Amino acid sequence: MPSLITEGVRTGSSPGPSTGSGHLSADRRCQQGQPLARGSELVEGPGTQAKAIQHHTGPSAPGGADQDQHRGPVDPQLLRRAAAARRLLILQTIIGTASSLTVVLIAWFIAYGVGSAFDSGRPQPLVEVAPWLAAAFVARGLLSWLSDLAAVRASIAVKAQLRRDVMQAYLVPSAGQPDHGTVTTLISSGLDDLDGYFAKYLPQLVLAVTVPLVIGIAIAVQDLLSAVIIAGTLPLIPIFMILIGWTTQKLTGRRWRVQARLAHHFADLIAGLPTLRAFGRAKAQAEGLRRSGEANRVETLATLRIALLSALVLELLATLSVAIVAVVIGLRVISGSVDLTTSLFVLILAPEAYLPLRKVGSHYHDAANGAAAARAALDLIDAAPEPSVGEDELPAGPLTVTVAGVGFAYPGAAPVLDSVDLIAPARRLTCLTGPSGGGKSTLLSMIMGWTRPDAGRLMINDRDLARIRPDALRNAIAWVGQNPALVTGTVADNVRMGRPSASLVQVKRAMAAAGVDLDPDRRLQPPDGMLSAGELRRLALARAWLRVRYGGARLMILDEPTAGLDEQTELDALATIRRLGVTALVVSHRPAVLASADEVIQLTGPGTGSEPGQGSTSGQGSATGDGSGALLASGTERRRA
Ligand SMILES: Nc1ncnc2c1ncn2[C@@H]1O[C@H](COP(=O)(O)OP(=O)(O)OP(=O)(O)O)[C@@H](O)[C@H]1O
Repeated sequence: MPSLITEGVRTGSSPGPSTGSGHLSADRRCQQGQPLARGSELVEGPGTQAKAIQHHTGPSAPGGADQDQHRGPVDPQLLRRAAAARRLLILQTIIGTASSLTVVLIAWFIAYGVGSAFDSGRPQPLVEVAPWLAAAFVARGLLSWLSDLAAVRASIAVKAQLRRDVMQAYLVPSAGQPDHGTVTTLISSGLDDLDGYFAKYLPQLVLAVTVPLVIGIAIAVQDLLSAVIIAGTLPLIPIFMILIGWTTQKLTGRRWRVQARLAHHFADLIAGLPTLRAFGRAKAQAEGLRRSGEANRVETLATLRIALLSALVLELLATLSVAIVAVVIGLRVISGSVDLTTSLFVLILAPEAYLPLRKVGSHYHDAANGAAAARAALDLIDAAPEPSVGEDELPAGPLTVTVAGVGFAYPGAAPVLDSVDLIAPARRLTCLTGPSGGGKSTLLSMIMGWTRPDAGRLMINDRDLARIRPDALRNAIAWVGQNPALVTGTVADNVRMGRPSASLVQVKRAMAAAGVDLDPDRRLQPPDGMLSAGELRRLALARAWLRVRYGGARLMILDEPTAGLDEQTELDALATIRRLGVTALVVSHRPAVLASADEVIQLTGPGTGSEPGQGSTSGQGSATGDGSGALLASGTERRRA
């Protein structure tokens, strides 16, 4: 018998069997910080990122599956955070109830029309009910369309809100931030998985509650015995779904691990191919790869077998239940204890009572992927610290940066900075040097307000950095990072990132000042636009120059800005920075930078204290008080150039 209740909604997303991130590429998995396999070993990514991503791995991922399972069919935190999700649930309940009523009406009109036609031997009753039947079908269609519309709108609204919240959380400076790749994947394709959750699973979940209830009552009113049979057999479907779910979960978890191992094995192999070839070991890897592939095939087939069998079992169960109702009512029609109209009514409605529950099962994976994506987003949002409450303006005029007794450790790691004191005097070029991993970039990130110190404080002139408005601080800083990033666009577009409103003339001046010898109209593609490392750095310097010269930035922060430049270009770059006449804090190991800096501060790292070096005027815990403002104490060593 054709089903009167359709899925309630249809979406563009593929209805195919989805098993969470088991299908993610190795690359995407690596980007997301998911467990990485080195050879046959699985290693977890660090901190929040690993936690967030484990959820995003979907039901088949170990760990994530358990946690999603404990959350039940609807994540309460998602409902709390997203008003659109709450509204959708209420709306779907109303639509679901109305839908069920239309199904009851349709069944009644058919049963009444056919039953009466048989009883009277005339087609007249059929003609009488036809317009009502048509109206019920139209109403059913309209409700289905409304359900689609509400689900799609809710999905769009929730995705937009989560994306906004994730971005806001990501922009709050914190130590354990996930990498760009994770956030990019999550807010782009990751959250799109919510379409399946809102457009398929949630409406069906509501229907699974409302339809059996309404239909059960309708049948009970007409024929109590059939209602009792349905009420007795209906719970078998969720019970079997849960039993099958447990088996499937174990299997898919195992398959996910095997698949992850294969993906990472393959990715590692590709990455290490040049080395393997150099040592003549490339061919020897084929056997390992074949074994991983074979294990993956066996596990995939085992999972598929269970998936197909489970669908078969559920279908069989529903069919047998309907058959019991049909046989019982058939016998009672023959014995004359039930009339034709009632029996038809029950027979039309009975399959409809089982259908939504079976469909919830088939949409489970859509829900699991969406719920996992939402969970990853919510974890990321929750992990972010409270945004800075700084409301002070930045002091006017030249800026002096003071770092006083700053200590910092990344979560779960040894301290990177310990009681660091330093001053970068106004309008001077201060060079911060020291061993790799000594915490120089971390310190720069603190001065830019991206990372908060665990101890001590940072000052800009006489103002505590934590109290300065984040956007005021950002506007005052021109930053050249260690690995300048490009955006898709022309060279001019990329330079203009320093000051989006800059004119072409200003952009060209910046390029000339920074020695960027490129056509401003040349198109560049990330990640490197086929530019050399030196060209990239000069382009980043041009951005910073534009920001200082025309954008009003007063503090230049540069992380290895001259690495990869030849001697003359390096001297030119330094001269360019100096000519701008603003406070500049440069991290560098390059002799030319050390030589041309007004102040050189050696960051010696925690626990090592400061070692007197050539030209050093300070030691641990000492302050020079030389009038220039440059100073250092423990963890730093300084010389005046
Ligand atoms: N996000 C992070 N999470 C955990 N540890 C980190 C993070 N960023 C840096 N570290 C660790 O902190 C230490 C200091 O790193 P940082 O980049 O500040 O050093 P650096 O002096 O700038 O090094 P280099 O001169 O090589 O650039 C390193 O041991 C690094 O591994």
